[in-house]
Amino acid sequence: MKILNEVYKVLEDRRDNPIDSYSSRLMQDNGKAAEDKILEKIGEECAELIIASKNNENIVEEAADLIFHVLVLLVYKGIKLEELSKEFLRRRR
Ligand SMILES: N=c1c2ncn([C@@H]3O[C@H](COP(=O)(O)OP(=O)(O)OP(=O)(O)O)[C@@H](O)[C@H]3O)c2ncn1[C@@H]1O[C@H](COP(=O)(O)O)[C@@H](O)[C@H]1O
Repeated sequence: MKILNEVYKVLEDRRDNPIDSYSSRLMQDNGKAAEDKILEKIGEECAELIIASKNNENIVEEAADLIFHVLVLLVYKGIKLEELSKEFLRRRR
């Protein structure tokens, strides 16, 4: 999806040229280690998606929140989106 690439690029910029924004703050160590904050959010968003599915509401929104935070983790870890694409291609049957 083109939009995922676009958001990924914005996130790389937020990591490398921090501004006062949600994703920049998440990727910066401040009080709490950045990685811990990101992983905590992924845990929360997983739980929110599970609840959304069980209640059959807001599934798209919660899935987007989870995928967004996974993207933040990949950017933080310096893993390129192409690596994810390659992995999916490798698995394709
Ligand atoms: N796609 C998203 C996106 N999806 C979700 N979110 C944020 O992820 C957070 C989700 O957390 P929650 O649902 O728990 O809501 P919350 O209670 O507000 O969050 P917390 O108080 O727990 O941190 C919200 O603050 C959302 O705004 C996003 N924030 C940004 N983006 C994209 O990322 C780019 C960079 O964003 P910023 O640098 O943060 O502006 C933007 O251009 C957007 O395209």
